[in-house]
Amino acid sequence: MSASHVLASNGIPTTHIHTLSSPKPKLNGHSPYSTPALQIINDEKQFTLSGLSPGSNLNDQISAWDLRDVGFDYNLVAVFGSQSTGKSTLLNRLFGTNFDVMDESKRQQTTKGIWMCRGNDMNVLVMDVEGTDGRERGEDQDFERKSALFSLASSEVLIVNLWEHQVGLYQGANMGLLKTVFEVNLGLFGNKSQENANQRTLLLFVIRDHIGTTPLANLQTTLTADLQRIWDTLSKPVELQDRKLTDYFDLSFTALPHKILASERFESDVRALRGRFTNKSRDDFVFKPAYHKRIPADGVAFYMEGIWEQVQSNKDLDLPTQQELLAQFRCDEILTSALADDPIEAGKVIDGLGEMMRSWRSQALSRYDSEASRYHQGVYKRKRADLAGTLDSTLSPLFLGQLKNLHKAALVSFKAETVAGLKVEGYNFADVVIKARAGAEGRFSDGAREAVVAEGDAMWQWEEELRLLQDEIRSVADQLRKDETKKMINAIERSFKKQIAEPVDVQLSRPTPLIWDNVLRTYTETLATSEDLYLSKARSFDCTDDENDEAVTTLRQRAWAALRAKIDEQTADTAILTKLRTYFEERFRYDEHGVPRVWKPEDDIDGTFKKAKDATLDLISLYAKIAPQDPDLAYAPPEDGEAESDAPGLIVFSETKALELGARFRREADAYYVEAKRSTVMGIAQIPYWMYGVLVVLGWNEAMFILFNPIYLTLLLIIAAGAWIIVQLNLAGPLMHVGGSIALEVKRQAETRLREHFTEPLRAQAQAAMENENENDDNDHAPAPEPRRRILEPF
Ligand SMILES: Nc1nc2c(ncn2[C@@H]2O[C@H](COP(=O)(O)OP(=O)(O)OP(=O)(O)O)[C@@H](O)[C@H]2O)c(=O)[nH]1
Repeated sequence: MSASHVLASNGIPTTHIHTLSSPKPKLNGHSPYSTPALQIINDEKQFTLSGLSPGSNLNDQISAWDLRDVGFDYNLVAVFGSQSTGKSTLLNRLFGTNFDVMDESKRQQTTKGIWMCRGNDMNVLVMDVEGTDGRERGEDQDFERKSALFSLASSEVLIVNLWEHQVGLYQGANMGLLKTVFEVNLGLFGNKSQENANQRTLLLFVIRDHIGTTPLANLQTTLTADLQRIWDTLSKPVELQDRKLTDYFDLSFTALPHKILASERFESDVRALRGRFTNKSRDDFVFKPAYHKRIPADGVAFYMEGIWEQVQSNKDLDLPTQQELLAQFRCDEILTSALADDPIEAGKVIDGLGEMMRSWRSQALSRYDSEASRYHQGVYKRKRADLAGTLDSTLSPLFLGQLKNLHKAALVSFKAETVAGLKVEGYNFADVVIKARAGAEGRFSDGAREAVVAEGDAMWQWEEELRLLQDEIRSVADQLRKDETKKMINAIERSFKKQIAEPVDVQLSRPTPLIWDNVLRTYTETLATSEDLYLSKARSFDCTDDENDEAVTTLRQRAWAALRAKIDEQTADTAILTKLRTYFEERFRYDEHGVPRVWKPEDDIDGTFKKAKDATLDLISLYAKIAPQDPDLAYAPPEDGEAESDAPGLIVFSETKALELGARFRREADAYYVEAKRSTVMGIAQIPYWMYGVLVVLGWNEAMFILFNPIYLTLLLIIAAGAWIIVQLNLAGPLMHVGGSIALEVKRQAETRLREHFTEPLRAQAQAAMENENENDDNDHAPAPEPRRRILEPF
């Protein structure tokens, strides 16, 4: 194939060399060269729809290709790839087209602009696109971006042609270009209408000169990952943020061996690939209905011209974005590496984060400036603002994270400082809190101010966070104050208990009519001191009046509860019975001088007993209710709030309890009574003197009998003589002593026997009488005279 672009004097290529040799294209021919190629976009970036000679514009050419009336029954395929990668060669083989192929010996760019040809014997419009990184165009990448975008937007299948060794290279594999193209494509044509919702484009990657050492699957993985990464980093329009690569593109991969080194396999593989374009019944047939643009064939020319206009007028493509991409790419890299170890997530405050972020930002921007400022000023500025926005939105989460961590740290340090301050002897709560608060808020503000990247921007505000912190500090301080107040009240309560314990004990065990006056006086005085103590301490706590009122009320309630506990302890059953017994004993068993009484029969046991018992029973009602005699001391227990005389808080024990105590006491008192009575019986139990007279009278006969009986008389005389001798020998003393002892012992034994015999029935009887009396609750305890009679009876 020879060089084919013959330029007219106006610089527009007039026709293809083959059309020169065959002016009227052969419409349905089967020869590979039967359909001439048309340059639809020349290298001056003009679309060849109008203003060209008849037969040389796309509209006419479509008619000439016999496609005008096919409606939707046609397909559009384009190729994309670096220059001289065998694109034209591939297309010619796949579609039987006759695009120019580079002359091997010259090695120069052949395809300029965009050419279109009808596939041989198939309703396929094939576009051969000028290779990217066009050497001939030098640094101007404008055309390659536009042509790539144009092919992507207009064709159903885009063949991405690349050498195997280009796979994995960012620039080499045109990834940067693809990114720009994707981005602009999304911006221009991405918003699909309802009916086009499922429409996609197939990207068919053809990997050329595939040696086979790296399996196609691996190459495919690499390419897919690259594309995915490109897609993820696209700056998408807001409404398309969540669109995925697969919403727009299907990916397909194939590889071809070296054309010259493995020419046979190359040819057969290409033939096989061709089958995917021609054989509709194949599963991998590439022209799926979803890819079709739904433009009738007769409108294709206008449609494509429209697309080209949109592409041409698009400002985003004007900028040589490679530099910008590089800048952004670098920014991303810098950011990613800076954020790699996720410093903010760790919940730690990063020292100097603001400084770091400011330098990342200015580095990224200045890199961009240095590389992109040479270009179109408007675009340069717009893109710069975009970049700044991207940088800010990347840095902003770091800033917010830093704020959160500063907040947390400040709160922790506030708590720690306050708690430590409260452990110092003689602390002043308000001072401790104020100092800790100032420290914490100061540290937060300093840290936050440091982290600000751009002063004055709403994105870098931290005052709101400070307010949140202040609120939290306030509530923590409140809680601490409440805890401290509670502790203080507990301490005061403890000391109150200690202070009242002894005086109240003493007062309660000395029953006088003024007992409650004394107890309440002790109570109110101690309570007043405690309240003063609280209020003087609370001053440093900055408590509100309400809180103080509440605390004092609590204190009063606890104090009253403490007093009641003390009173209850002292008036518990055994305690109160002991008190009653003592009181009774003092009156019954001791006289008014405190000397123990020894009852004599003539003593008024009954009267004394009654008096002492009544006085003691009166005590029960005295103890039953806290009722001072002095009305000034009348106390209203805090729970009730009203000074009601019958307030339950003042009742020590109930009426039923009082009755029960009375009964139990009476039983004890009766036992004392019985004991007293018994002691008089012991006094009576001496033998009266007249008994001796009775003895003489009754024993007279027996005495006479002894005197007049010689034996008894002799015995008597012997005893008398013996006695006389004893007296003479002065042995009377010892003998008398021995005899006295014996007599005494005998007497004692006899007495014991007698007492046992006579007093047992008496005791049983007294017991019975006593029980009987308790049942009747008879206060007039009249002792029966019977025991005395019975004691006398045996005598
Ligand atoms: N190694 C190798 N060379 C090829 C292959 N296909 C074509 N060539 C040669 O590569 C050169 C360029 O072929 P073209 O088909 O003109 O390449 P192109 O990509 O269309 O070139 P431009 O249109 O100028 O961008 C020609 O000499 C072809 O013979 C291939 O698969 N492998």
